[in-house]
Amino acid sequence: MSRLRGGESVASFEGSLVSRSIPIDPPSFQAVLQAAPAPRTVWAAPNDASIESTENDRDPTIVGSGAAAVLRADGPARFERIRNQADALVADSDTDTTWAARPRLFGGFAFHDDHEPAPPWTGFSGAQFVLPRIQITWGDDAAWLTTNAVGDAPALETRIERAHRWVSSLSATGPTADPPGIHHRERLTDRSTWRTAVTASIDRIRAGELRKVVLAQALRATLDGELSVADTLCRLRESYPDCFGFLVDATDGRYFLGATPERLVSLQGRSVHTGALAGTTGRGNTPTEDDRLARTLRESEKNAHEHDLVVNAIREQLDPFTRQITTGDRRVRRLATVQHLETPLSATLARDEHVLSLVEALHPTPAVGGLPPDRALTTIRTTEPFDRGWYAAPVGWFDTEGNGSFAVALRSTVATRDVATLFAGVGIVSDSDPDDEWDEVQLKYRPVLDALQ
Ligand SMILES: C=C(O[C@H]1C=CC=C(C(=O)O)[C@@H]1O)C(=O)O
Repeated sequence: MSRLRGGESVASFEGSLVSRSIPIDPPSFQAVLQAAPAPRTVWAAPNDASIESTENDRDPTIVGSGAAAVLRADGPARFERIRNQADALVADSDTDTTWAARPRLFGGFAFHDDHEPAPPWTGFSGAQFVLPRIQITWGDDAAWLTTNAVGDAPALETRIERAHRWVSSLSATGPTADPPGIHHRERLTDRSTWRTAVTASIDRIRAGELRKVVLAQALRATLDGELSVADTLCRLRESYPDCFGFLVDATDGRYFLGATPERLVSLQGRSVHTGALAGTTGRGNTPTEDDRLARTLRESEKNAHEHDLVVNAIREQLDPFTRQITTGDRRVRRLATVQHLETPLSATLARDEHVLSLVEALHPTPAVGGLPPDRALTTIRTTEPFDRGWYAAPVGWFDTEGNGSFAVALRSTVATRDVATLFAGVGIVSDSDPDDEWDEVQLKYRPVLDALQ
């Protein structure tokens, strides 16, 4: 239940955040997710040693259940408004938690400043963050149970005992239903409209009006059976263990979930990790073919250009905040269905900042928007025949001190129990080919489609 009163930018809470935590035997992720009362939130950290992190900032996997507070905001100032509400909530907070189990707010933002919560995005504000009543956190080899409340410390002691009994009673593995199956697919962008749109963007890039734009498609899948959010996320996590799994519950039977390979930014103290992910090829049927495709990707001038624009833009966007930025080596990131060019970047902040300031500065990177940003965003708005909603926008968490971790919500779907709408996009540069880009979009639908059928 939200304790938020008044307008969205005038946050006022009946008390401050209180939080208690205890170590627990690690329960089954799937069993917790299956049984947790709504609204549920999930942040499943990549299980990938190649993702840079320091000892302390290894991102944990967390399932949240219920809402001790909900923050919402709309419009271009939504980042700042969430920040103001969160500051009011955490002022004078009382927590006894360890670092890993600390209370976090989970949520994200709409892609466009002027987002309207119309179908399929009904219930999704311009920004929404939830402080869960119960948080289960899985670290490398330990787990914690955290209970959060606003201003009600005594009740927490009883609640944590009750929650502990509940978690301990869950069976080791949750039930796994078959995927729901898909009985009808409807493209919201047809092939000839796509060709026309991509060709028009290429013409504008060649005329010097744009440098890059990322255009997306949407696909509406009507499901055969009922969607199980828990099973779908578990399947995604199994196939994409080195991606960020996420779930946002709009609380009216609509969910936004996915497994994205793209980190937007993580901040711990003054240490920043981010990265550029742009430039794509498929997977081969054999290791030799895989390597050949990876080599062609690495050597492609078109992909190098598409990628470099992202690296340079991230460096520029971070520059005002940082003392020093390090650009790592470009590499090929191999996922189950595609291979991407990836460059890790790390930085040290010049002064203390809230992660939301970095999120606001970086969103949208040219991996999902384009350059120059304003023209690219207008092109996206006027070209795409659907609302991106939260697709390609920041999702993640922040804590009471302004640390946090955010990903770019790709390879995702907004779903009800019987319809899933999928989104996928591609970077268009001067020598893009509309048909190749069409094929690349289809590859990027695969993670969610495979988890649904
Ligand atoms: C916009 C998407 O991917 C971005 C991230 C990686 C590679 C991309 C590309 O090669 O076009 C895109 O920039 C998407 O998956 O919907």
